[in-house]
Amino acid sequence: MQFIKGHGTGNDFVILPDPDGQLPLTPDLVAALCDRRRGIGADGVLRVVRAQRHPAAVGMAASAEWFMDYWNADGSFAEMCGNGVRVFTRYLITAGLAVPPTTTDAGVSGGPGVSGGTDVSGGAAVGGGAAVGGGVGLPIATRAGVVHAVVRGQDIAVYMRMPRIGGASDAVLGGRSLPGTVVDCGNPHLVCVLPDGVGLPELDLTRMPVVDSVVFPAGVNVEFITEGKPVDGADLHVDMRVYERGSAETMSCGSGACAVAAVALRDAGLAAGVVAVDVPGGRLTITLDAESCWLSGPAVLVAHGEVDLPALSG
Ligand SMILES: N[C@@H](CCC[C@H](N)C(=O)O)C(=O)O
Repeated sequence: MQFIKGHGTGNDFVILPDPDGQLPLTPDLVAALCDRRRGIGADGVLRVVRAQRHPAAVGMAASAEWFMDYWNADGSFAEMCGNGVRVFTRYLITAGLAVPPTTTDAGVSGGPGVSGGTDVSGGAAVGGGAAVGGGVGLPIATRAGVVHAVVRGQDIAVYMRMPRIGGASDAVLGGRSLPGTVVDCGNPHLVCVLPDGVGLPELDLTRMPVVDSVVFPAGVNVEFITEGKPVDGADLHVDMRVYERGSAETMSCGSGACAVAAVALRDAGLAAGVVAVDVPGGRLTITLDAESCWLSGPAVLVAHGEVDLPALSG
């Protein structure tokens, strides 16, 4: 079985090209592939399959040729993976399977967030204000709907679903209760701003924080962040660590960074802005206004090869 390995700010994926949807992918096989000692090692698997050929995506086939069939490292599905979409797009480009527009193409130039600037006037041209993107950019089907990707220099930017801020809920970590905000990005998030005196490096994320299972019946990704501060080149800067549902602590989470940006802007009293989110694996830039959410950052392919399936399961 052919595979490619890639990452976006250290959030790493095994990519499995399967255009016709013929791979017998199972939770056990995904977990074995993602095993960092006995397998290839990754936070998740991205199966590359034509939307037409996958039951979960056939309804989106008129809008998107390709479906990102995302699985967490433990073999569970997730609705959305922002870094996954960016790495998936990098693969499609490299394999010659798609040609997404660059930010210098008509209609995308100066698009919100992609430039990292504050010009959001391209919003209508790029996204049209729809919840999940509106037509310019390479459409990618996900379990949370169709999103759109564009190339910006070395980076890939995705027009994501709008983060929806919900109520309050706590995460308990090492016996300490940390207040957080529920955010829906297609997948569930809980964003906790650390109180004064608690530093990100001291958090023990070797275990899942305890969360309210009534609020999160299907589990949740928990982001811990510093308070947003103004910074050169963006309206706000935050540092973030994340414990992901199905993958444990990862170096980065794109949908999590969008959730974080929404909370940081709200807490700063800003209706819109550019938020630089530093994760252990690098920097993601999120540009958010009332109608659009762009996630931008590097996406890199680092290896390719053949998986020996009998050895993997042996
Ligand atoms: N790292 C991803 C999110 C992957 C899915 C998540 N673990 C979940 O179960 O919702 C990202 O970049 O968004």
